[in-house]
Amino acid sequence: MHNACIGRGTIGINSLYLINKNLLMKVLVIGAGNMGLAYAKALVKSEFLSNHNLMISDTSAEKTEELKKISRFDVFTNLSDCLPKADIIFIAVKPYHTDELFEELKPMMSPDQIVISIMAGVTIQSMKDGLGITKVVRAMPNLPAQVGKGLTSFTASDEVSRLELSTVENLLDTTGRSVRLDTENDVDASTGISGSGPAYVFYFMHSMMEAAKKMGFSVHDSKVLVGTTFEGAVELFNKSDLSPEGWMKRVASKGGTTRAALDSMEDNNIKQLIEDAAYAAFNRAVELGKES
Ligand SMILES: NC(=O)C1=CN([C@@H]2O[C@H](COP(=O)(O)OP(=O)(O)OC[C@H]3O[C@@H](n4cnc5c(N)ncnc54)[C@H](O)[C@@H]3O)[C@@H](O)[C@H]2O)C=CC1
Ligand SMILES: O=C(O)[C@@H]1CCC=N1
Repeated sequence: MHNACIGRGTIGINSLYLINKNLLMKVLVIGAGNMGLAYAKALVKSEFLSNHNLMISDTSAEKTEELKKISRFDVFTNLSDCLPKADIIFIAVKPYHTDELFEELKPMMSPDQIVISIMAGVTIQSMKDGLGITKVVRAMPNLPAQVGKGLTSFTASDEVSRLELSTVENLLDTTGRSVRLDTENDVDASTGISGSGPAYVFYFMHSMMEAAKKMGFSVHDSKVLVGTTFEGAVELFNKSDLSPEGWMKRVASKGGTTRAALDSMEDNNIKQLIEDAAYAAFNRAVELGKES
């Protein structure tokens, strides 16, 4: 059983103290890729950081030059120019870049700094050892963070105080919702559901678009048919307490077209195959942790 505490991305009265405090702190995002940039953009848009309290760093000169032209935050190529100024550091590079990154960071880290890693599988202990610090948050976001509809699960080392955790939660909630979990194993499990999950949805969408094209629809029309169907179904699901099975029953008439499709899925064991896929991602996250 996974215990979770879900943040809704709203600001309560008790958060006012945190907002004022947050305005004074500096955040550094390392890695300006899909996820790092999603966080950086959400953070500058939020009321939690004032201008120029958000720094971003990437080893790709091409990326940093591009970012300098468009961004409202401070862009760096050298970590030595920004790391010492940061209170909170998001690490958003690929897990296989950790060794070289940690080697560079370790001599510059200070014990007060809080690291939030969004890297799949990289354990809290390996970050404590690799960076020589104790305040570590291990988070697993997902790609809809780019449009403010992300889900970030997270857990933290014991050395992160309750107040610091609230600050972290507020920062994570700028990209959508967050779920605080008890253990790193829970974070690995959530990787198999929400972290990697958007790709499973895209897989399903792709398959439906391929079927639509085979039936003679143009690419444009296939996209509209599939995209609108997903959007509508998700809205129905989110706006009621009805289970997915309940909704399936509302679509399927006895002896009708939907029943034919659902029977075909059952005969082909699609449910089991999706469960296997989610477990494959979960197990891979655990495996990455052993490698880290
Ligand atoms: N893409 C996704 O849907 C999700 C990704 N993640 C995690 O987020 C992390 C980043 O993934 P993406 O954003 O998709 O990767 P990405 O490849 O788009 O971005 C990584 C960025 O890090 C930069 N980088 C590499 N080494 C660096 C260093 N030493 N210093 C500064 N920058 C450096 C690269 O130039 C690149 O711009 C991964 O660890 C992944 O496990 C987590 C949840 C979802
Ligand atoms: O595929 C990956 O490893 C990352 C983690 C979750 C989504 N993307």
